[in-house]
Amino acid sequence: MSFTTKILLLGSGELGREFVISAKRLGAYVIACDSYDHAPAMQVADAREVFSMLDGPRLEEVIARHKPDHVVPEVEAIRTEVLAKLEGEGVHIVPSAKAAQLTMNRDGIRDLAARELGVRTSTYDYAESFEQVQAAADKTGFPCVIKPVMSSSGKGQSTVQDAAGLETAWRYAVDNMRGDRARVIVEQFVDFEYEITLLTVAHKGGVSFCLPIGHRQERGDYRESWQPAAMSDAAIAEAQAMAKTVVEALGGYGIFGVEFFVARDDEGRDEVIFSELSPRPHDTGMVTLVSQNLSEFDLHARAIMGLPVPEQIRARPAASAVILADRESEHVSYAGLAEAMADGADIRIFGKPVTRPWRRMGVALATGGSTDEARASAVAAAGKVTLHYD
Ligand SMILES: Nc1ncnc2c1ncn2[C@@H]1O[C@H](COP(=O)(O)OP(=O)(O)OP(=O)(O)O)[C@@H](O)[C@H]1O
Ligand SMILES: NCC(=O)N[C@@H]1O[C@H](COP(=O)([O-])[O-])[C@@H](O)[C@H]1O
Ligand SMILES: [Mg+2]
Repeated sequence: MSFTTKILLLGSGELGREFVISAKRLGAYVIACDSYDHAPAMQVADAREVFSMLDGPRLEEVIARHKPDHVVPEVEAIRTEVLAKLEGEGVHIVPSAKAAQLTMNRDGIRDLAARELGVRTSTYDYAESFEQVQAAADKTGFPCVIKPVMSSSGKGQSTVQDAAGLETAWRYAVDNMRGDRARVIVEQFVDFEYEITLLTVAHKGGVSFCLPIGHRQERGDYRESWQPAAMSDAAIAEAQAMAKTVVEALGGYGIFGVEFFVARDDEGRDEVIFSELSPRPHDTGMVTLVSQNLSEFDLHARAIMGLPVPEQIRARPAASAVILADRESEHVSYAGLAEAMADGADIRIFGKPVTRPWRRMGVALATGGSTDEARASAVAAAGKVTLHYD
């Protein structure tokens, strides 16, 4: 066998799949892991392993058996204590075991940013019982947002308008959390003007930034994203400085999706508020598949492999819009691809073997003369793809 490097990917969803394609273009051998078989990244990888990455001994055994040059986390359901131990024994964890550990749970990254690094965030507190939820909401006021500390893509998240809604939100968070720790974050609701993802690449030559990506979320999950997001130079500079501070504190090389809210203060000035970050490609960053000459997946692969990353990463106006399932099924097929592509948009179907209500099954990508044009085009294309369940 001949390859440039060996990568073990922990998580094999749509983001992992594009990463595998980028890494394989650079000659990597990739083993894709996830808790279910035929996951999107497994379909394009050299080898696969199906097991729960929350199972510490299993995770350790798989890493020991494959002896990868790089272990690349892709999801937020990994026993990260194992990664920390293995890093101590010389295994390269991307971007670093500290980053994987602190971002696996919301409390780790939030405390690092707000308490240790002094980065501006919304007011928040944690709770492990309904009584603690009430105490935390006294601190944040209403509306507030309640989320399990271990979850992603909006799972278990709800916005609470008044004290009467707290118990339902607490139960919903506990019932929909990942992992085994009943702990939630209660956050002040930020009445933002817009929100962005700032893709930040830490690499051998320093730190580079992509142009900000705007996005629209529903039920805590992304529906549309576009790049470049209209944002003042001052707000971009502030977001970049905050991103650099947090990313450097986490350490290691790779791409980070740093999420910010931009609100207006009482004097009408932009106020940039750090929300959270992923130490890996970000779902809203799928737009870079068509906006940038190097996508977020290419940049991640380059940074990990110690290859050059440009200082300036340009982008043409582009947008993405998601294609979601609406029910449970093990037999899904797709129609309307030709219609969706007729006006120049592109479609990615992830090939997930099973559907669930709201599960992301594909994405439409489009460019345009402006981001508004690209958004309209991506949304129209996504709407033409239909899922058939039988
Ligand atoms: N405090 C808040 N105030 C206002 N809106 C919020 C707040 N927290 C979250 N949201 C909204 O919910 C979305 C999802 O929240 P968040 O990013 O914390 O969840 P997530 O489950 O980690 O999502 P993902 O994994 O997709 O990034 C945000 O992008 C934002 O639109
Ligand atoms: N916001 C995080 C995110 O978008 N993660 C992406 O979704 C996959 C899980 O999808 P699934 O829940 O449909 O299996 C993950 O594997 C990753 O690619
Ligand atoms: Mg988020």
